[in-house]
Amino acid sequence: MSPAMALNEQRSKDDIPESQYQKGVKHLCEKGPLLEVPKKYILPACERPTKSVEDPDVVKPSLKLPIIDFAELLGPKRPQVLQYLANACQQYGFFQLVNHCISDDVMKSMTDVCGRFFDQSLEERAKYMTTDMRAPVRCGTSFSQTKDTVLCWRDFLKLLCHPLPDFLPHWPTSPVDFRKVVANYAEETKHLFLVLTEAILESLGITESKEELEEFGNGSQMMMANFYPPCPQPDLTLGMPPHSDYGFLTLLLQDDVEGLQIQYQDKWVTVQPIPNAFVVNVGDHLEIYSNGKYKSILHRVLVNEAKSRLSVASLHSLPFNCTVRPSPKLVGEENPKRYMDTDFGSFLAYVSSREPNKKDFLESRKLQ
Ligand SMILES: O=C(O)CCC(=O)C(=O)O
Ligand SMILES: [Fe+2]
Repeated sequence: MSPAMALNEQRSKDDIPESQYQKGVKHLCEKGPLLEVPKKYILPACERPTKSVEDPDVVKPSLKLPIIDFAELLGPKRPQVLQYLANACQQYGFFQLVNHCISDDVMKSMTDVCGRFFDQSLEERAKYMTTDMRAPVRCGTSFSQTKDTVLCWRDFLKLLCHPLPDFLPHWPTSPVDFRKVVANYAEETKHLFLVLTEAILESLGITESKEELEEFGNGSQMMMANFYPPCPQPDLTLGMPPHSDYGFLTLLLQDDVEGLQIQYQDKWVTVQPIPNAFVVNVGDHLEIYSNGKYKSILHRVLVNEAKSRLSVASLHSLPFNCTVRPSPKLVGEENPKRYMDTDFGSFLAYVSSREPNKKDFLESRKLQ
């Protein structure tokens, strides 16, 4: 038996102490070659990503998401693009955004600096490890670190971003260019979110007043950098379990390694990365705000044997102290209110009482 196999045999018995798992999956992989996925990451058979071909849920190969051309949205073709945007949010809950105003350089610097953050030693990353969900900076692992019975093959860095000057002093100082690059990226994505939100409201037939749009401007922004190391048995585990995003809109930047899958017509389909495009998805707040017209869709992340993968989700919500409800402009006799009013407090109470897995929170807000 080779030394590596001997090591793995020993490690696969899962004598890995609990405290090691909490340091993250990257750390686990660096401690020695893992030829098998430790038991702690193995999903029950029915939740694993690959299923037999007889299974009706069998994965469709890949899906071409609707592509929204941002430049066209701002030009004379706006009415047609708004129609296309409405279809995308209704039928897929997801679209790819190309020709947006954020330069390739800014996008590249962002994935690059986040990659370098995860490349650092455990000691450096451990400075930000906490299980406090409200911390302005949090390095962690899995999905819901303290609650997951089966862990996910993912490490993350979560940063609160808005209002920026308040949070900046909490952000990592290493790599040295981290704060500068991420602050610039956060500002540019916030601006893009606002222009996109205006278009989304218009596509719903709502022309918001200046004050209402300002509310979105004052809303929260959170950045989630996800790192998925290569995995020796990717069929047994997931990078992220099926979930929908809490919030209004998510702007996702991913590297060129595929992994994101969305649920489409009851099947899991893979989203093909397009260089420098954003994958944009409807969050729970927008589903509620649109009174169910636009859909917050379940998505999950596969890992693979050969390559690590990096993604950065910029999650935009209304201000935390604000009540989210179906827009009164969309509710009437013909279209009764389908969701109860909800606030951030009720969301937090919900996630601390149950596993925030699947679309449960949104289901719990439905009125019928
Ligand atoms: O890594 C991805 O592609 C998706 C990440 C995601 O769903 C999230 O951060 O909420
Ligand atoms: Fe997500």
